[in-house]
Amino acid sequence: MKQGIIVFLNGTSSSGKTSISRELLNQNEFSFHHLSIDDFFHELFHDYIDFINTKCSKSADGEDVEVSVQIIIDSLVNLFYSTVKFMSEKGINVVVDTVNDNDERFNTCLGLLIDHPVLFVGVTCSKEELIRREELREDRESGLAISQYDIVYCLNEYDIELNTETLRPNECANLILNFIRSNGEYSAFKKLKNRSVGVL
Ligand SMILES: Nc1ncnc2c1ncn2[C@@H]1O[C@H](COP(=O)(O)OP(=O)(O)OP(=O)(O)O)[C@@H](O)[C@H]1O
Repeated sequence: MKQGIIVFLNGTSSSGKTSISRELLNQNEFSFHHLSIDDFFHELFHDYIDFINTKCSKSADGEDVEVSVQIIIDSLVNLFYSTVKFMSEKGINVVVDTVNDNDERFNTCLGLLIDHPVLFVGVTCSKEELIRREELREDRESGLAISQYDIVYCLNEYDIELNTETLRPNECANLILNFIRSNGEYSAFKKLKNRSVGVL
């Protein structure tokens, strides 16, 4: 079976990933399934942001709670990317909407998806615009995007880079669709696999 295309949107919070995903889902030429890490965690934990942000504390029996939480998150992130892989293997095209802010977890993702057609898309935006968007939104903690910025954008090898400050979501989606139609090579992910990284 032909593997489904994985459109992997890499950008901080508020960079415009969900808006682009929506446009990709709303066109009729290619069908896509949207896999968002936010939705994935939301279905498991009602207050998952609090859960993810659990700071170091001790449980009643003296266990380090933060360490336990990180172990669970690592496993869930692994499950998330395994789901992406499974769908691609079933021939389903997937839009992946997640924030890569941890090198070890991204390496897990690379390991799982390296033999799949991953179109790696940089969804970029200036810090000033991210701060402006965050102020307008009421559903994101102020400073979140900036706290992720340097880590997320150290992955600077893309098949396509889209600046959402100058391009509207539908224009970004059209550029992605043009790339898919052109049958160009998806090479960024393979190059990232060969980079030398330190664990963040
Ligand atoms: N290309 C764009 N031009 C102008 N505004 C945009 C653009 N893309 C997104 N926005 C605005 O930025 C805000 C965040 O967009 P969006 O939810 O798509 O970001 P996100 O990267 O998915 O964020 P998160 O990871 O926090 O869910 C929204 O208010 C949206 O309207």
